[in-house]
Amino acid sequence: MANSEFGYVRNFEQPDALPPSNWIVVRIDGRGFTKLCKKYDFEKPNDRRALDLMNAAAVEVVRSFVDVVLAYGQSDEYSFIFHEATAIFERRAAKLASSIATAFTAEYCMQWSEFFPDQPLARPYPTFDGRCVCYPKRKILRDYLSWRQADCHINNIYNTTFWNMVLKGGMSNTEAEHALKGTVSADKNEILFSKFGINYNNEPMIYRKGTAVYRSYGAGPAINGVSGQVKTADAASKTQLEKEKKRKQKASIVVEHVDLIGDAFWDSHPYILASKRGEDCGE
Ligand SMILES: Nc1nc2c(ncn2[C@@H]2O[C@H](COP(=O)(O)OP(=O)(O)OP(=O)(O)O)[C@@H](O)[C@H]2O)c(=O)[nH]1
Ligand SMILES: [Mg+2]
Ligand SMILES: [Mg+2]
Repeated sequence: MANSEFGYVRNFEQPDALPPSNWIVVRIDGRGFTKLCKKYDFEKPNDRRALDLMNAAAVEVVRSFVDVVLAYGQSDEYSFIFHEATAIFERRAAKLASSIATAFTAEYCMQWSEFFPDQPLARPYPTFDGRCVCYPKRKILRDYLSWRQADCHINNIYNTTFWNMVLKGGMSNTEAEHALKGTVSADKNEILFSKFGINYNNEPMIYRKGTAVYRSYGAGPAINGVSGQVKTADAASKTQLEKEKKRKQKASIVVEHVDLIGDAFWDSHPYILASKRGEDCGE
């Protein structure tokens, strides 16, 4: 086929391999979910069923892509973090983004009826776009996750206050929007507490912090690694990589609503961002 007179058209394809030694984040986001949330009457400001469905879909994506070290989700988005040394799909950006977005979309649609038994899915079906971003340092990757989690907090405190003002306070959408203009988090905390008796810090963690999904290895050694062929001087042997892949497939997958901005989570899970076998795990 490659030798036919038509083979030259291949030269029009652009290479899109992402640079080595970078953490790769694939972020997927629901398309037109503002409309979709209205269509299926999602609860405001947070619909627990919708978030649980997002998390269930993310668990299956993490399960099938063993080089994902952590996934973080909130609202209609999820970020899947691939280990900096991953060799999956030769690190091709389009293949990575489209594979994750379609795997997520398939899971979301196939599991829909478990979470919304009374509302059959109808066209246009939910879909998710995907993009890849590379982060060359752990610190920047951590800042990326902090950025998404801070976004979750800012949107959630706004939405919680807004919908309390509208649904319990009897304000119109425009009135609530106007009243919240220029307010900071402390003001919204105060409004929630004084007008609606809500202590924001007691709101469920899933709404305030979003969701992290990662592998847990129980009491065994917590080491990270990658499943593909890694072309570095100290690359593990093929058998070791196969073993590593099997170990990851056996690991349990944790779904947690936890702070990712401070150091506590990372200090207690050093293997998640460990750079190679054995690092940070006392081996
Ligand atoms: N009511 C309700 N709305 C939600 C919930 N989760 C997400 N949303 C809405 O989903 C939308 C997500 O925002 P975006 O991703 O920026 O917007 P979008 O409409 O999906 O548009 P594109 O992503 O650009 O296609 C927002 O309008 C949120 O209010 C929920 O639990 N309940
Ligand atoms: Mg969206
Ligand atoms: Mg979004």
